[in-house]
Amino acid sequence: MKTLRIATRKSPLALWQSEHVADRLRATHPGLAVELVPMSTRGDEVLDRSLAAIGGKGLFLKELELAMLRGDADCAVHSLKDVPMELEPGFTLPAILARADYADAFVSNHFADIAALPQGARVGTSSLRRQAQLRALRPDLRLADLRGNVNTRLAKLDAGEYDAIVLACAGLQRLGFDDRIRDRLQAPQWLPAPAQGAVAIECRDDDFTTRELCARLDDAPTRTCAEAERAMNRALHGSCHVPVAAFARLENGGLHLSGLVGSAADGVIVRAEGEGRGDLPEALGTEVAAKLLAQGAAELIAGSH
Ligand SMILES: NCc1[nH]cc(CCC(=O)O)c1CC(=O)O
Repeated sequence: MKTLRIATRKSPLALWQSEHVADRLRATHPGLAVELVPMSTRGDEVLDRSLAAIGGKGLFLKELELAMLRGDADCAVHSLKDVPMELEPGFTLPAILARADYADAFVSNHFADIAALPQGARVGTSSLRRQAQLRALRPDLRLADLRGNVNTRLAKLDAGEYDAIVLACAGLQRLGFDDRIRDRLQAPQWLPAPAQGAVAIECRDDDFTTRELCARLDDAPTRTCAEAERAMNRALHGSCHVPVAAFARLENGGLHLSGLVGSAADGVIVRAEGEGRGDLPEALGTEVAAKLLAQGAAELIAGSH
């Protein structure tokens, strides 16, 4: 292979992640040329309607997958939490990179944490998962939609549109905004999106050259945890625009998974946990999903659409 071409979205975070993968590939395979192919996706262009209304988060992948099918790119780099639970047939994830900070961040110019927010404070987030957890802690808050890339969201906070916003720590850290993190919202009390903080490479199933080159960047513990979290999410519904949160960790060879499903409308939350074998992450994900379903998770998810 002369040059490995990485299809990427054009947001600052997507470009950072793709540059990071390119650097890692160059370091791992001396002599390999790697270049980015930045592309617009429908998910980036349509900002006036909700993601769910225009077909869900898979929209961010579609154009990149078409580029790989046309032969204009060899692979694509994604935040794994934005990758649908069922990959498009014909595609695979040859590498899931070591997870960065998994936690959500509380970001505010005036308040130190959620508890410090005044009665009725305005908090920006379009994530149903974040809204449900905020409602559960503070039913008095006024939750407001907040879309756009990380830089846009920070600009809206600074313009005074919100008292606080919630973002992923990983995205803030990658873009050099560590100092904006006022509080890390940590497990097991506050749970992230399944696979939050992990970057994945996608390529065609039948492209063995690319699969082999990328597989060297795979981090087995991160893949195990992400598989448990994603299996839980898959067993619950299949989409990613629902109030579902999950966090897995490996401890002494065992795998631990915490999950929750909530309602953004009224802050009702059900939680479940499980312990399983590190070599059977999907079984653990399915088991924790079954515990959530037994507590009414399906009704909460159905009520969120
Ligand atoms: N939904 C957008 C998105 N996808 C991945 C990240 C952050 C990086 C990561 O979680 O890996 C973000 C921004 C955010 O949620 O604040």
